[in-house]
Amino acid sequence: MTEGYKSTIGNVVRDARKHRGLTQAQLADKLGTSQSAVNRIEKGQQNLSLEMIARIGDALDSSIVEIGAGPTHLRVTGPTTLSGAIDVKTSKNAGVALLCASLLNRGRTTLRKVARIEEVNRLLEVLSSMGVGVRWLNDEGDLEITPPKVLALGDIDEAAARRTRSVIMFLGPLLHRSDDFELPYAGGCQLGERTVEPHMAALRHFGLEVKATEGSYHAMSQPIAPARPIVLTERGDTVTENALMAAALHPGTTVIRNASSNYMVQDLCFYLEKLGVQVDGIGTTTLTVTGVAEIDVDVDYAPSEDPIEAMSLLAAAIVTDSEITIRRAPIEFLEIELATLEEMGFKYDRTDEYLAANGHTRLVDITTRRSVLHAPLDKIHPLPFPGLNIDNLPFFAIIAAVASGQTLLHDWVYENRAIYLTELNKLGAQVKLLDPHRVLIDGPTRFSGAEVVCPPALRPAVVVLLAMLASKGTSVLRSTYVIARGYEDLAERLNELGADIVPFRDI
Ligand SMILES: CC(=O)N[C@H]1[C@@H](OP(=O)(O)OP(=O)(O)OC[C@H]2O[C@@H](n3ccc(=O)[nH]c3=O)[C@H](O)[C@@H]2O)O[C@H](CO)[C@@H](O)[C@@H]1O
Ligand SMILES: C=C(OP(=O)(O)O)C(=O)O
Repeated sequence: MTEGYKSTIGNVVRDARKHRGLTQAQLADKLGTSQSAVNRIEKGQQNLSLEMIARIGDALDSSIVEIGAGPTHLRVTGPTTLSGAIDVKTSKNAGVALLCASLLNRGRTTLRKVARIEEVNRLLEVLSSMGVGVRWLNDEGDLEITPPKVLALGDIDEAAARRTRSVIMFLGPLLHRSDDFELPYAGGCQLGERTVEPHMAALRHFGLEVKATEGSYHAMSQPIAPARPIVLTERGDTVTENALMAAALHPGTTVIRNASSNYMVQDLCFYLEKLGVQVDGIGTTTLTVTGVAEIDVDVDYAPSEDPIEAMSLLAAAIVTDSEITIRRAPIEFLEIELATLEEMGFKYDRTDEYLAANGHTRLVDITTRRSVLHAPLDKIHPLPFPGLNIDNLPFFAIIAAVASGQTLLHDWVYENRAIYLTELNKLGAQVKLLDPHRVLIDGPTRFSGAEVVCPPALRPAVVVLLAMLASKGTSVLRSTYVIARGYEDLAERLNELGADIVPFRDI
């Protein structure tokens, strides 16, 4: 964003604020930021994401700031070489799980450095509509959540709820707080049919029955003690989280088998421990939870860094053949990815391990080295943790595209995701869809700029954006909400590493 552009927006914001008779502090309150941040914005000294501009537009309810309307696009000029260092932010998936889990607690939950992403914003809208107090404490992303005595379950913001699949994780906590409630159908990325049956099967053990009615889930709850260990039929992340949350308020011991041990589940377990719930087996596939009937504590928790964002940054470095330092990478959840990359010829340095603010997750700083990559000998496929992360698979598409030889990616998980990887062909890649789950990628590729509409799925959309960084000439990526759903200010942060990405809207 150029200086001139920033001060023009700053002036528009100041005039609109004054027109509304608001002080800087009052506007800051509406935006969930600090007065000093508003002051910087008005002086043109603050880098602004388009999402923030949109929020300002909403907060000022002003036709003067119309920049908030319509989808966001990105204009990318390449090829780019990146340099410098970047911090990995905390994860979307722990963030959303913890927001849902805060409903277990009648006391105040403070979450540290929560990623300011659209998925979190949607959940905050839903929580607010239910009467939950939510407040950003500062520019660091510290977030305070205070549930009311009685949740206004009838007032749920349906529009916000329908834009995220994560509301499904309200079922676990809510089954203890209401005997009859409706939840709007869960939405999110278009990755093909994603079953919710495992959630229903797990929660039935606690006395929850859910009927799918017109456009919503009708939940009826008569809490009971699970009679035997709960065996999950899929090692899913959110289903494990739902079972954990249901178990947290059950005053007895629940055993969950075939549980996911993935990063967001571990963050949730550490938070539950702070609530006074005993969880044995964290990091394994058998969790033994001893819950309590009532939780009312003021608690502070700092979720760990996002392994998927770290992988995205690794892919950005590899595809642009750049040396960057990725600080605070949760190595614990990237080991298979890095081992696979090493087999492909990737070179990097890493620091000694240190602990994340949650006191548990192992982090390192990774410095990427320019490397000559070749296709791996075997196909690349994801598995539940400790396998190659399901959300990290798409990044191997662009990595394979710059490697010499043929790489087979097998995305057995999602029905509709592999097909989006063929969008890379618009930029000059050779990605052949063998069937709905397998793509064969020929490299190396000389990417060249093109106009692409974001595929309606988070990771494939980011993959296209990263390929644009390596593409010669100008590219346009249209409708990027899907990226903002899971990444905070990704374009701005890549620009700080030397990328040339300009957000724009069709005003
Ligand atoms: C908010 C959140 O945390 N979202 C993550 C979570 O979603 P979530 O837990 O909602 O994932 P789903 O339950 O939809 O599982 C994803 C897909 O994998 C299939 N499946 C999953 C596990 C398994 O052992 N067998 C199996 O077949 C499911 O049927 C589904 O088609 O987990 C997904 C898979 O890691 C990730 O992509 C999402 O980023
Ligand atoms: C599929 C993903 O997430 P969600 O469960 O939020 O759709 C993802 O993070 O890649």
